[in-house]
Amino acid sequence: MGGRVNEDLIKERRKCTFDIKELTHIIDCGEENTIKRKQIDNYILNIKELWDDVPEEYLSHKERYENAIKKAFIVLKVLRQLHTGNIQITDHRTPTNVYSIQDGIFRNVNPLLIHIGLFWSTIAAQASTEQQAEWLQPDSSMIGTYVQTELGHGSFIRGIETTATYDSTTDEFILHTPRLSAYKWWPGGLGNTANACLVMAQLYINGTCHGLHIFLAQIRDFDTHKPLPGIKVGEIGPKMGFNTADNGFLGFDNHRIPRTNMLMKNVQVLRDGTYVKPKHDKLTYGSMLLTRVTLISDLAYQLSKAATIAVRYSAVRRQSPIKSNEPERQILDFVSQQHKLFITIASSHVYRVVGLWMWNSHKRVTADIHEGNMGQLPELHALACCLKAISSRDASALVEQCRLACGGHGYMMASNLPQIYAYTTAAVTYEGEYTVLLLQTARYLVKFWRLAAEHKPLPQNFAYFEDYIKKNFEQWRNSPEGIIEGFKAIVAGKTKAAYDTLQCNLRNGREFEEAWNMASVQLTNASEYSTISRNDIEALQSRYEELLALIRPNAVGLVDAFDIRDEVLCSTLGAYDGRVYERMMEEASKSPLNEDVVNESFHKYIRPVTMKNKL
Ligand SMILES: CCCCCCCC/C=C\CCCCCCCCCCCC(=O)SCCNC(=O)CCNC(=O)[C@H](O)C(C)(C)COP(=O)(O)OP(=O)(O)OC[C@H]1O[C@@H](n2cnc3c(N)ncnc32)[C@H](O)[C@@H]1OP(=O)(O)O
Ligand SMILES: Cc1cc2nc3c(=O)[nH]c(=O)nc-3n(C[C@H](O)[C@H](O)[C@H](O)COP(=O)(O)OP(=O)(O)OC[C@H]3O[C@@H](n4cnc5c(N)ncnc54)[C@H](O)[C@@H]3O)c2cc1C
Repeated sequence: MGGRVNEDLIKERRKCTFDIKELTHIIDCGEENTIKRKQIDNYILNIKELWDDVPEEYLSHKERYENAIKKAFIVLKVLRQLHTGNIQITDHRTPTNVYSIQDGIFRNVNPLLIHIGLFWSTIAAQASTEQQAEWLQPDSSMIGTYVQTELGHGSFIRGIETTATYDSTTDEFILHTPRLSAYKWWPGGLGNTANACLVMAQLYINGTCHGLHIFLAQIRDFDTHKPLPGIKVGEIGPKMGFNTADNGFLGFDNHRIPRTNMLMKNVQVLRDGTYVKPKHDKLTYGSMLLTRVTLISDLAYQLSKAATIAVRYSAVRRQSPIKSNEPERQILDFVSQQHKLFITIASSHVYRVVGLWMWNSHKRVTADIHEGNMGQLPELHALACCLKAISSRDASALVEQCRLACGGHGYMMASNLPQIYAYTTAAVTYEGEYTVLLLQTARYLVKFWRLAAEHKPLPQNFAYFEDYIKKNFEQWRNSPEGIIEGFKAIVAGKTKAAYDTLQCNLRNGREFEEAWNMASVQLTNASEYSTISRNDIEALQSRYEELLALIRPNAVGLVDAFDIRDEVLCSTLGAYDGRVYERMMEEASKSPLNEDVVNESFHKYIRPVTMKNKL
């Protein structure tokens, strides 16, 4: 859409006091990466077949999927060309930026998300060298998914009921779904798209259960795409979001696969049925760990999208004067509005930085694991659980705050804020539900508190537990170091309270698991344990208001620095040119309800009632 940039946005951009490009380069981890990202954006977003004539929302459930799958295979082709170097625009090593622009292409979810994000990466991490050589061919016919959750079990994965029983006479595993609750339920791309899957099942050899293992199973014929004999597969129906992801169900009726289809990098079943144990029994859960780490950065990106939309809109939108004799003000001038939005910008940066740090930590710990050193795995798992839980919860709350900050127009699908919310809130549940993951972190903290309480040696990372016990915490200081000290005091105090409750429940004769359950609210909720005083809080509050005023002139610059293209933002409210009302009118004109001047339902239903006595 052509036309002039909104005057208020022009003024906002003139006011900006920092170099926007410099911040963009910081966000991209260097100017070189910015250049590469833009090259890929340009290449992919210029593929005409990826763009819709009719907005996605007006399509039926079936049409949405078919439209998404058409685009998914165009994008997959490009990814493969990038991978093999046939498109010479970059030496790009991760699909992250291709991944992020897909939000614009699909306005929803790529049905191949799990194929690319989890199927490939799990094979790469958990299959033996020979298996990888066979399965990770660039021209492979397999379209896969990650099949773990069942109708009856999601969080408690040890309760998974699907079995894989070794038959040494034929050198095969028999995959079986013993009852309805054991049906796989949820995997993305399973409903219609996938012809293969990685399935999590209980391994049985000679009547002994060895726990959960991952198996590669073909489920549809590569040529006809019909389900193989012994496979019952389908799609689970409409959801709050993720409606192009064809999440599916799957049941096995004694479906046989070769023994060599168990992922065998860390654990093996030999021809004679000998079971060779892994070095750590949670290595099978590695894909969940990796996805939790990846999600932190993805959620930071979703926050940057919501902030861009809401801040630009707030600079364009004028509503109410502040003094009654003045013209109406940009809503961005209201301090309460700044509070709603600037926190979203800040949170995006926080989770981006933490996400990157976690990504590098994951790389380091994985390299150690390859060398046989598992020492850092528990800490990484505890951190990934906590950060995935809070980043998803914060992101969905803040995206919703941005939507509300756009008033009624934020409720329009054309603002794209409802879709961003539906996407982020799903992350609170999938890949480890919020409370369940926080309890994993609590379990880790309580272990170290017990050492502290028993005056046993603590690792350096937990020295502050001892400081807390010895009351060595300094008075609150209003500085970054002081804030970190404050957080340490909160963690120590909260862990102590939960631990004390746990001990009290145990003294009262409860068994550990029951005592744990009774303490679980304390284990997940933060309490105010700190040396902060009432005066400190007042000082912090006024400093916060000063900071909002300092950020105000740079608000539009800050979101421009996220450098998200209009085609990716997909928002009438957040486009770079700020032509909000023109875009809203243009989008409304696409509604099928505007196709006829008089809708036929008038003649069928309305007129017979309203004109009844007048005909
Ligand atoms: C255009 C381009 C297209 C696409 C490009 C794509 C590129 C990708 C880029 C970005 C992708 C990002 C976005 C991805 C979006 C993903 C979309 C949706 C995906 C959804 C997929 C799923 O949901 S899969 C299913 C996930 N399910 C879960 O997470 C289940 C949660 N439950 C658990 O994990 C576990 O049961 C539990 C952790 C809660 C408990 O396990 P369990 O009961 O077995 O253990 P215990 O509590 O007894 O603990 C025992 C012991 O083990 C430790 N432990 C547990 N888990 C782990 C682990 N993972 N690693 C290490 N250690 C672990 C635990 O702490 C205990 O330790 P102790 O020492 O004994 O205390
Ligand atoms: C959009 C989407 C995509 C998904 N994609 C996939 C996929 O590709 N592959 C796949 O395998 N799965 C997938 N899933 C499934 C997902 O991983 C599970 O939904 C998730 O792990 C939560 O499990 P659940 O649904 O069984 O919830 P439940 O475990 O039944 O949780 C329900 C409630 O019980 C509480 N609860 C459960 N256990 C405890 C406990 N021990 N202590 C305290 N409270 C507890 C929870 O906090 C929650 O409040 C997807 C889900 C969604 C929503």
